[in-house]
Amino acid sequence: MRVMGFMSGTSLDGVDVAIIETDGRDDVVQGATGFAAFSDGERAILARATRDALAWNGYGDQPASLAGAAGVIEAAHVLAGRDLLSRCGPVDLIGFHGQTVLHRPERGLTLQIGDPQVVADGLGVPVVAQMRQDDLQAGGQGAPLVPAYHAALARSLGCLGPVAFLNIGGVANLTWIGRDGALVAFDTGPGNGLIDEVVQARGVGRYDDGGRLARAGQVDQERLAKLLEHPYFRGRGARSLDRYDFALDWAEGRKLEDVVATLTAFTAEAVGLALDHLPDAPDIWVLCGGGAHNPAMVDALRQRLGACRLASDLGLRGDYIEAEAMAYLAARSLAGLPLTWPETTGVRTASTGGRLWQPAGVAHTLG
Ligand SMILES: Nc1ncnc2c1ncn2[C@@H]1O[C@H](COP(=O)(O)OP(=O)(O)OP(=O)(O)O)[C@@H](O)[C@H]1O
Ligand SMILES: CC(=O)N[C@H]1[C@@H]2OC[C@@H](O2)[C@@H](O)[C@@H]1O[C@H](C)C(=O)O
Repeated sequence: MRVMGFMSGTSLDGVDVAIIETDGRDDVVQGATGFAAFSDGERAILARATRDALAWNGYGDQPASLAGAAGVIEAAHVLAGRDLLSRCGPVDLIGFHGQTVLHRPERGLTLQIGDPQVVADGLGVPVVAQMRQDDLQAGGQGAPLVPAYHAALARSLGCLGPVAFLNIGGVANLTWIGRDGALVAFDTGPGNGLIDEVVQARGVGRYDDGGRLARAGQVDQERLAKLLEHPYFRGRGARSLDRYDFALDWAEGRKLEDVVATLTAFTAEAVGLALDHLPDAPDIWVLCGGGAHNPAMVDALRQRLGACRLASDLGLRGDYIEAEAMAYLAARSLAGLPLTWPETTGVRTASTGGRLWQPAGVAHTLG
């Protein structure tokens, strides 16, 4: 079936959308992609909702700002989806992630805002969403979800040795795929989120464009060692992060370039620590997500990990893998196939997931 997948990540840049043809198993053919950037006003509404959600922390009534932010997410998805549908023709199904505003897996809580019914109605297509919930309820972390798709990509690339996909978004997450198809996955630590935060706080842009700040700074080794003492890195097995789990108060008053250089090294070193949790060192690392556009980050990863290839060098669309994954997972959800496994999220047994929302006024039904 032709499936459209949406992802709006924690960096609040906008909505990625991708179409794939898939059976939710080994057949995956990549189709068209699109992107709808959030305006500054929309980003401010989403940032406010994220701050409020963090302060709320799941106790008591949800903050009022979440409703307005959900409206922004729904409208941006319908816009991005309509544009792609008008360019590329109809699809059978949509996989919709929504915007994560809070992730507290240890309390069985993860919150993605955006009403799937509004997206289904706005695009006239059935929508699969809420793909983290069943996993959480069965003792999993509810994240990461993309390993099933990374594994399908590894098969399609014909990878022989162990291969690791590293997605460098706000948070970084890895999927290790062994020779026999075995999976290991978890969030490794920060991705670009802390770098974005400090660059934005100093009013010099939205991110370290081209890694220029990191390249102009010195890594503070003492601070780096302290950062790596965070208890998250002592954990083993499946684990996941909220984008705001690492504090940045130490950066105040320090030279921006040095802070960014140190944070870039922090992301790379945290991935390096992940090596201790893998059955074998990967023959190759495939870098995807926004961090793959940051040459200082890529260099730091190469130095720490060895052979790294950019997803784009392997014919993959590194910026759309998460959106493609949401499409792939929607197809799997509809087919009743597992989305997550004990090795990827810590769920007790392989878990199906996702719910189906039918568009109002559409006669045919799926599922
Ligand atoms: N040219 C560039 N130079 C440096 N960094 C870049 C560049 N392009 C993108 N990035 C980084 O990538 C980030 C966006 O990455 P991405 O879209 O993968 O994150 P996300 O999907 O929002 O996050 P997550 O996967 O954690 O939800 C930007 O905020 C920025 O930090
Ligand atoms: C709760 C949540 O939205 N987590 C994101 C975030 O961004 C990267 C990493 O942290 C990953 O765990 C996850 O996203 C992708 C889509 C995932 O679940 O695989």
